[in-house]
Amino acid sequence: MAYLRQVSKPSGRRLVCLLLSASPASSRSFHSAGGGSARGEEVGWTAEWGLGHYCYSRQAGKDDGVDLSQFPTERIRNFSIIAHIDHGKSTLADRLLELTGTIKKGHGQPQYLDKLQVERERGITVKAQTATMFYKHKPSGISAGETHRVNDFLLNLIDTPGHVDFSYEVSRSLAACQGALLVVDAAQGVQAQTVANFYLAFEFNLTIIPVINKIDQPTADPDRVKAQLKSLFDLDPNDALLTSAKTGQGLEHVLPAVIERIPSPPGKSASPLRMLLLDSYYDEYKGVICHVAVIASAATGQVYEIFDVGIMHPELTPTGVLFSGQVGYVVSGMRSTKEARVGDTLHHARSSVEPLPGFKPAKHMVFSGLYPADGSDFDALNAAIEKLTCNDASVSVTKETSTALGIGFRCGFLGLLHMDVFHQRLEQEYGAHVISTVPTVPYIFEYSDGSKVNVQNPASLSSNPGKRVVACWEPSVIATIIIPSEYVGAVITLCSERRGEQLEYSFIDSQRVLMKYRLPLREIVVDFYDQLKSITSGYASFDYEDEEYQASDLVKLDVLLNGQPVDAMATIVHSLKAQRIGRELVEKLRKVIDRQMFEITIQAAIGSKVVARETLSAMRKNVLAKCYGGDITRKKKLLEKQKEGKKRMKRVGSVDIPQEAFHELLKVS
Ligand SMILES: Nc1nc2c(ncn2[C@@H]2O[C@H](COP(=O)(O)OP(=O)(O)OP(=O)(O)O)[C@@H](O)[C@H]2O)c(=O)[nH]1
Repeated sequence: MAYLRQVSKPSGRRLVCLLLSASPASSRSFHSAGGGSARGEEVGWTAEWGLGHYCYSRQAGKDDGVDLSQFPTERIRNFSIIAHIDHGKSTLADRLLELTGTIKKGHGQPQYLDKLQVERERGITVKAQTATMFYKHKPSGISAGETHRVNDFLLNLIDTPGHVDFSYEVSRSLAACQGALLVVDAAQGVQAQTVANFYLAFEFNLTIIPVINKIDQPTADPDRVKAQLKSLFDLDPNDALLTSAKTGQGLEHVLPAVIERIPSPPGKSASPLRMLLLDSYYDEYKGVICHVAVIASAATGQVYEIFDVGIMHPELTPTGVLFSGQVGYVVSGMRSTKEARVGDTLHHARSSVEPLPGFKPAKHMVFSGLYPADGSDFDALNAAIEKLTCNDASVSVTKETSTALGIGFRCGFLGLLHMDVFHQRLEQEYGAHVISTVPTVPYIFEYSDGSKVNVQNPASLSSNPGKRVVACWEPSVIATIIIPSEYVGAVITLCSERRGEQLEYSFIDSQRVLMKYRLPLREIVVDFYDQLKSITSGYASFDYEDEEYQASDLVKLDVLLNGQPVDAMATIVHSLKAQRIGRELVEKLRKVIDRQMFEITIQAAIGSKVVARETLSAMRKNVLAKCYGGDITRKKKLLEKQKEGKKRMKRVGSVDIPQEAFHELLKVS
């Protein structure tokens, strides 16, 4: 059970309080220290208890200039923008924010909602972002005298990522919406993530408004796209809006369509308050900030600790209140980011509510070890990961120890791009320097003693002869590939090299083919998409969903440096590919490891059988160069030191391995 209590404003870096979650999984209680009503205290609660059905921190509207009380649910619309990567979601979001005056035209920062440095650098959206807009809607066909029919609407827009690795973000966003703008590039037409995102929105029962964007392009063919939308999704071609987010053409029809076609959010004033925790992040000064959707509310009690609620307009804008159906943020006294569990249900302390369905747990496709580049930075890395996972709930984190790298973490990601972005954010937002180990997909192994284990770290595979591996399974995916028909042959060859099984082959129009393949996840996770793009001159689009595990013939491939296995470099591969991968691994390592004062042998081995070997010769550093002949004692000392250096390195089996070496290993598949 959780409580809401009003307390004084936070000062300095103190963590601020929040409206708390109380899912069945969390039985932590947050009692009011003082108890009783907090009415009229420092932040001035004068709203009448029990009358509203909302979440508030202080008197609605008065302090903050934005009065949400004039927006009953009938005048609220919550919608997402979904699309294949690069079809123009963020640009369209910019234009809508400008059109409603939420941001200034020519604000000088394209893709306004792509706020992270990593998003700006890579030109992709990785985090869904919410913005609230106010819009005066004039129903079509009203006469000049009917001004009473012109109403202000509150529109919550959620811009979502397009890349398959971030579809978890998309599904969370859709849970807070009643409708979605399905944006399709007028020249490229329907692509793999258009299909995936359409079905996500369809599963959530959302009203889908097709938006054919980029109609300004010379190769735009909106009629072809309309036909695809009809044949693939049974969407009425007459419902499609034609826009150019670049020139502004057609944009005036978008918000009226949102208002007229998308239903208002449900919100029963008699029900107790329930808020779905959509997202959260850690603010240095305010502590944990949660993005929430108010589903229904009843101000029945006084014991939540809450400092501030508001909307993203487009930045944090305090409103003092959030009503049923609205999407906003809550600043509270959560002490730890772990308490802000995305998908949780937040509610008033004194009402007992059924938790909302929440979200499906994220399915981790790739695991990798993360270690501080400098072992002594473990605590700093720990703190950075904790804060970042507050904003990226889809990453799983457990502690692990590696003989090569010390104490670190085993993290689960939704894909390699997700893993990359997580690293980059750790470095850019928290200044953490990390070494990551070779990523692996999660396998299942059965041992001769009958036990079955889920292996997320190849190093953990038993080498005990009494516990032999008797069977193994690897995860597979169903991949959707859309390509112009002239590339079919090349794509079929690539998929069979990757152990794929064709499941479907159909034309989506006269020039484009949609193929479905069952593929082992291991085969697509590293460079499949790059290969696919390169053999189709960039025209292929690709998406996948996870499938069942398939029985497979897998072996553990160890990397040995000077005879010592480096646990952080072990990998699990298909037995037929083990030798080739082993050869590529050692070759790559030879190129990236610097020559050292002693010879280094680099080997790849399956059990005790070495399948590939390279030697990196010693760098014969002339330590005597500066001893101009004379001093024999000094000469001896230096030679001893060099020998000692060699011995020490060999003795501990320690070779300086640059971070780059781990990166290079990623590229071998
Ligand atoms: N010609 C033209 N270009 C557009 C239009 N809309 C967007 N673009 C361009 O298309 C590119 C991708 O646009 P974004 O808005 O970043 O696409 P997105 O769908 O948000 O991309 P992700 O978030 O990475 O999935 C950018 O270079 C935009 O300037 C349009 O209507 N016409």
